[in-house]
Amino acid sequence: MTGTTPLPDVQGLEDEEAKRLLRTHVRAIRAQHSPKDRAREAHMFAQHGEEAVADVRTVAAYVSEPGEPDTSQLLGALSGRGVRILLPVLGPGLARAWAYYRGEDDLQRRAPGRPPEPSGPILPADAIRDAEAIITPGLAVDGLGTRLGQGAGWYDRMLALIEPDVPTFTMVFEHEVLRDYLLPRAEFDIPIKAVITPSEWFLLEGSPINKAARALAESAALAR
Ligand SMILES: Nc1nc2c(c(=O)[nH]1)N(C=O)[C@@H](CNc1ccc(C(=O)N[C@@H](CCC(=O)O)C(=O)O)cc1)CN2
Ligand SMILES: Nc1ncnc2c1ncn2[C@@H]1O[C@H](COP(=O)(O)OP(=O)(O)OP(=O)(O)O)[C@@H](O)[C@H]1O
Repeated sequence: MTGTTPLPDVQGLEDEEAKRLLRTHVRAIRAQHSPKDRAREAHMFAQHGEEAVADVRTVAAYVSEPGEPDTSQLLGALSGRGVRILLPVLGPGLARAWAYYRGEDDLQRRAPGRPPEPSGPILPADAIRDAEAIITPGLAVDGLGTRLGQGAGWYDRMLALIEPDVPTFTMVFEHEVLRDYLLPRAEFDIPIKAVITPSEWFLLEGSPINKAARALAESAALAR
């Protein structure tokens, strides 16, 4: 990432192997994050997340795991404003479903290794079409909107169900916005449109980071 710890060199590796190395790298950095910083940043994520989704009535978001950008404050703030929040529910075999947020106390871990989930009625995968904005978890995102997720392919399948004009966000820490580095992108990887960090939210289209990434993609194509 930018700053102190350079990204691993994934040149010449297969996409899957490159993503695996990158995930290990980001998770190791996240593991060093102090609980105090996390709590402070949860408030900053909430502030920028609220600004980002503006006046939507229904949003899809996620329940953060330790290490991930903390959504607890954002969920509370949005629901306090009356926004309906769809949260992932995993069925058997990682089946993709949703349920509405009913407050923090209602969230429960249904199985080890799976993020906490709401208890309410389970809605099918295509309930995501009710969301006017979608906030995805990510480990990193590049200037073209390519997102590195936890590796389940859960969100790629979900994002394939929505209309192209729905705003999609990824929440990452500052140094996980890759400014001079393009993530491997497979055919099924659907780019996201905007980024939320503790310090800001921004649309990628037309941003300096998007311009830099396009130039990088162009020179990589020419070099081929
Ligand atoms: N906070 C959060 N919620 C999210 C995601 C995410 O990345 N972050 N997802 C993004 O995709 C989906 C859940 N993805 C998952 C993918 C695989 C497993 C899984 O295989 N769990 C194993 C145990 C793994 C372990 O112990 O390390 C299991 O259930 O047996 C769980 C969740 C939806 N919800
Ligand atoms: N639309 C899709 N249809 C079928 N398989 C898919 C689709 N999207 C992803 N996959 C499968 O899921 C696997 C993981 O995908 P990927 O590495 O992009 O996950 P990710 O985006 O990091 O994870 P997540 O979306 O869960 O956060 C891929 O190897 C691929 O086999």
